[in-house]
Amino acid sequence: MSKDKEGKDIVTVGALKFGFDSRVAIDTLRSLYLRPHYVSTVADFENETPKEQEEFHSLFVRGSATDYQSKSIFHPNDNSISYTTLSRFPPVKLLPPANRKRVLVTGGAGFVGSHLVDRLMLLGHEVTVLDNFFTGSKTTVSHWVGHPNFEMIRHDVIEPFMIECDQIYHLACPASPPHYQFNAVKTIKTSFMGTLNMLGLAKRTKARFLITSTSEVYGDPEVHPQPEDYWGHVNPIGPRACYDEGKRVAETLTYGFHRQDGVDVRVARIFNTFGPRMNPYDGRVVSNFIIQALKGEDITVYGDGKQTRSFQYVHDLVDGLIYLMNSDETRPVNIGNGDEFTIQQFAELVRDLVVKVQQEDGVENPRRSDIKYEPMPPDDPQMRRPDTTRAKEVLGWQPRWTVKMGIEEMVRYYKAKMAEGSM
Ligand SMILES: O=c1ccn([C@@H]2O[C@H](COP(=O)(O)OP(=O)(O)O[C@H]3OC[C@@H](O)[C@H](O)[C@H]3O)[C@@H](O)[C@H]2O)c(=O)[nH]1
Repeated sequence: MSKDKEGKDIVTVGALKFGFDSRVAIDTLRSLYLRPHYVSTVADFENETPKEQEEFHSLFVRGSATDYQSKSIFHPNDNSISYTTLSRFPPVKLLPPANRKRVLVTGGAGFVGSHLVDRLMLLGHEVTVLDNFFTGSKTTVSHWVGHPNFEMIRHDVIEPFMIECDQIYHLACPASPPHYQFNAVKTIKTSFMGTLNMLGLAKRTKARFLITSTSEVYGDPEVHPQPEDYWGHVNPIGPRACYDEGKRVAETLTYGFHRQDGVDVRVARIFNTFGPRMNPYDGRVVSNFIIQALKGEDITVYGDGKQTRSFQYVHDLVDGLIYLMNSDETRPVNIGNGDEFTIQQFAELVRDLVVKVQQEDGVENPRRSDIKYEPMPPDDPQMRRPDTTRAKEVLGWQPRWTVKMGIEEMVRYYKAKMAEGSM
């Protein structure tokens, strides 16, 4: 059982706010991301009769913990997987048509997008995911494929897209510094043209439009913590500019459509976020450190480790995005957790928590990683912490998850991925 920052048990996430009920049991969500994607079996499985195979499969689809588990089977002898569809979908809320929204989630197969999709699906809405799968992956939402309320479309938002919908969550854009710098021109095209296309869609359909902007619009900040009315300190020609300036121009476009065309807009500025389904090769600090510690490799701290970041768990972020979408607030709103660490402290914390989880899971003498120092990437912000006064006042939102609780859950997620051989 997880405890929130006040020591109360976390049983559900979400809330009934602004006429929109976003409450979901945390155990239901966990069953979607902590389940293995496939199940390994004995090497001579092929020699069993179809009936024996069916009985074996059925072991994995009964019982509360594995209710919605895939029946796909891993064949270690020839390193292949036989995929099947889910035998049952998790129950979704039955909403009256007037309350059921048609929601478009761009980037819905990404790390944050997939958690938002889980929530909206369980809440009973009709969800369409648009993703080009550059950093997202079909496996993050594959448990919904075939559900009548769900649609997944491979599409790049830099091309126009037409659909009828009531709400658009526009998340599509690589978010990890190594990924967004991999093809800087494509990143800025995604931010500019992708947002232009989705705003055009919102204008035509009169859908409410929420863009996920970023704390990176504040650049290397000279104000600490960062409130929404701080204009930022961004190097417009540096290696991070494709993302920072891309998101800044995306915000400018959003308010342009709002003022000129009356598009109903919401702007979330997301601070560093972590959680299960973060791609293990994402390259951001939380996934890097956990995987290095789990493998017993050295933990790579860039620079002297004195730079700071503040980390929020993904369920808090999804709460914030849903509250913002359904509120009346059209100004930008910071969504982040104020728990600030130096990267050196964070490396030590992750190392300790990985050792703790390993010991709890019966691993004797797990290796304690060393810390090694690597060069600081150019323009890396020296400090970052959100001022979340506005989110508290206008959304009644505050982070509930402690960093420690979130890291432990993420360690268990990566451990499960490693055990099933998919990482
Ligand atoms: O292995 C690593 C990775 C990262 N780091 C450091 O850890 C800090 C955090 O780095 P990350 O790559 O996780 O993320 P950053 O804070 O630089 O950027 C993030 O900001 C907010 C979001 O919008 C984006 O997800 C991302 O751009 C940086 O100071 C980085 O230099 C390490 O010390 N070691």
